[in-house]
Amino acid sequence: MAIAALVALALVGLALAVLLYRKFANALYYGAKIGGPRGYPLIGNALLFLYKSPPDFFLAIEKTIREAGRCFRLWLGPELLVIVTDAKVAEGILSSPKYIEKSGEYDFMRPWLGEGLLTSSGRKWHSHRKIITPTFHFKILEQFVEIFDHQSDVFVEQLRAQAASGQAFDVFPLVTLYALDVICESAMGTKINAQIHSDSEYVKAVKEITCIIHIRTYDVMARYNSLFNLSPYRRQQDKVLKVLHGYTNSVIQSRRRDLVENNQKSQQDRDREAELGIRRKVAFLDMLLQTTVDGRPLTDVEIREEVDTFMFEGHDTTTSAISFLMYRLARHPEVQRKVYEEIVAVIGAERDTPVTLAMLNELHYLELVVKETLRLYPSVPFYGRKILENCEIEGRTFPAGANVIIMPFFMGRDSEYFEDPQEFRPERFAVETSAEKTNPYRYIPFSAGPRNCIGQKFAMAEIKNVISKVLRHFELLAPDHFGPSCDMIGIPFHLRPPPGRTLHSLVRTIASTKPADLSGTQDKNTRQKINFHELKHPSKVPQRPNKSTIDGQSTPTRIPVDTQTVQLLERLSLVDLDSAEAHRTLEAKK
Ligand code: HEM
Repeated sequence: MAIAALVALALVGLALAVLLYRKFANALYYGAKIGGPRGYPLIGNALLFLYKSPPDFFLAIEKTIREAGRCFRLWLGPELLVIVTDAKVAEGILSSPKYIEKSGEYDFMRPWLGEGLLTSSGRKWHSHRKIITPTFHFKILEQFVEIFDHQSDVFVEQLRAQAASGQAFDVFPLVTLYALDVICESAMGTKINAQIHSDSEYVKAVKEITCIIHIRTYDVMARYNSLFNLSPYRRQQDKVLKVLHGYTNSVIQSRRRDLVENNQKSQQDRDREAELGIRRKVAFLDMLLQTTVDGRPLTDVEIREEVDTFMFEGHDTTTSAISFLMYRLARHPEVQRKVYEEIVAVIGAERDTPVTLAMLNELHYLELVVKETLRLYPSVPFYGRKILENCEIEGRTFPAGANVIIMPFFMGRDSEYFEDPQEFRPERFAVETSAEKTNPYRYIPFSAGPRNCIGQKFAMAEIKNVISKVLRHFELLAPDHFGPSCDMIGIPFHLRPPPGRTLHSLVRTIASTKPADLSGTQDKNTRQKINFHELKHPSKVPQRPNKSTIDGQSTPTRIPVDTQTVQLLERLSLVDLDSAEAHRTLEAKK
C-alpha cells in the first residue's frame, strides 16, 4: 500500500515536472541565451524589485544595464522580462505590426481603462485606432486650443495665489489639476474645475487610481493579483472605480440626450444659433457617439473605455512633461530667456492675447525645449509588448510569452546615442542637426510605429500653450543655493517608505496635503526651490531682469516652489550611463 502511494506520488511529481518543463523550457532556453543577472530558484530576480520606489527601481535597472548591456533578461518568478535599451532592437519591435500586444504591466490599468486604445489589441485595436485618428486632425485641435488657453488662465491664478501665500509648494499637484481640467473638457466636454475644486470626488478618484497603477508597476509585492487582492489597495481600487465609471457613464448618457435634441433642431434654429455666434465645442466623446465600427455604433462600454483612456493618458503624461519643463527652465535662465523672446515675437507680451494653433506651431524653439525635456524625463519612461510566438530580432530569439520592456528613459541618457547626454541642450533637436533624424528609434518618448502616441500633437500644443502663458506672467528662477552639488541630493531618510509602501505613494500623499503642511515635513537643507518672479509691466514688451537685478530688488513677487517630486526624480537624472563617477556617488548616498 505504502509503495503504491509512493509510486503514485512519484508519478504525479514527474507529470508536474514534465508540465512545468513544457511550459517554461522554451523561455528558459532562449532567456538564458539572451543573458542577464543571476537569479534565485523560483523567484528569479524578484528581489531586485522588492519594495522598490521608482528611483530605486531605475537605479537597479541602470546598474544591470552596466553589467549586462542594452538587452538582457530578468525573471520575476515565472514571468520572463526582456529589458531593451538598444535602438535597433526597439526598432525591430516597434516598427512591426506583428508585435502590438501589450505586456503584463498594462493589466494594472485594465480595471479602469478596460480594453481602450492603450490596452486593447488585435481587431478591436485596429478598428478603434482607425476611427480615433481623425479626432486629432488639426481643425479639431484648433478648438481644443481655446480650452488650453482658458484653463491656463486659471492655472496662472493658482500660481499667483501661491505667490501671495509665500509658502513652499510643489508645482506638480497644481499642474496635475490643470492637466485634468484640460483633458476632461476636451474628452468629455464637461468642466470639473479641478483647479478650483481639487477635493471633488472625481478628481480625488483619478489621483488615487493613478497612484495604485504606479504602485503596482514598481513594487513586486503589489504586482500579483493574489497579493494585491489581499491588500487595502484592492478595496481602495473598487471604491474609486465606482466613482470613475459612474461619472463617465453619466456624462455619456447626458451627451447622448444632447445629441438627440440637437439632431431634432430645425435648420432654422441652427441658422439662428450660427447668426448669434453660438458654437458648440465638439468633445472627443461626441465624435465617438457619432461614429460607427463595422456598420454599428459603439456601445456605451466601448465609449467609456476610450474616454477613460484619454483621461489617463491625456493628463498623467502632460503633467510630468510640464512640471519637468518648468523645472528645467528655472535651471537654465538662458534657455528661458530665448523661449520668452520667441513667445513675445510670436504672440506678443500682452497676457490676454488669445493664442491660436498657428501661433503655437510657430514656437519652434520652445518645441526643441519640450523635446529635450522629454529626452531626459520621458513621461512614459518604459512601455512593453508581449511576444506571442518565438521571433528573431537583431540576431536574438525572443521566446513566446516574454514581456519586452522598452526603456526610452535610458536611451535618452545613453552617450552613444546623444552627445553629452547629461547636458540640457535643446539645440540638439534643431532641424539641421536633429538627433531624431539620425536614428528615429533612439529618441522615442512618444513611442514609434503603428502603436505610437496618438495624442502627441495635442500634447505638444497643450504644453506650448501653458508655458507661453506662464512665461508671459512669471519668470522662473532658481535660488542661489541651487547649484550642481544639489543634484546629488538623495531622499531624506525619514521620507523613505515603510516596508510595503512605495516612496511614490508617499510623495503623492505629501503632495496632496496643503502646501503649508509641507514646510515641516522635510529638512530645510534638502529643499530645492524654483521661484516665480512676476512681471510688472505687461503692456510694454518687458525687458526681463537678469537674475542679479532680481536679487537686488527689495520685495520681488516670488513663489518658492518645493520640488519634492522633482527632487525625487532629479536623482534619476544623474543616471548617466557614461558617468561611473555619478553612479558611485549615488550608491554611496544610498
Ligand atoms: C507629453 C505627453 C505624452 C507622452 C510623452 C505620451 C507618450 C505615449 C507613449 C510612449 C505611448 C505608447 C505607449 C505604449 O506603447 O504602451 C502613448 C500611447 C498613447 N497615448 Fe500618449 N503621450 C502623451 C500625451 C498624450 C495625450 C495628451 C493623449 C490624449 C489626448 C494621449 C493618448 C494616447 C493614447 C490613446 C495612446 C495609445 C495609442 C495606441 O496604442 O494606439 N497621449 N503615449
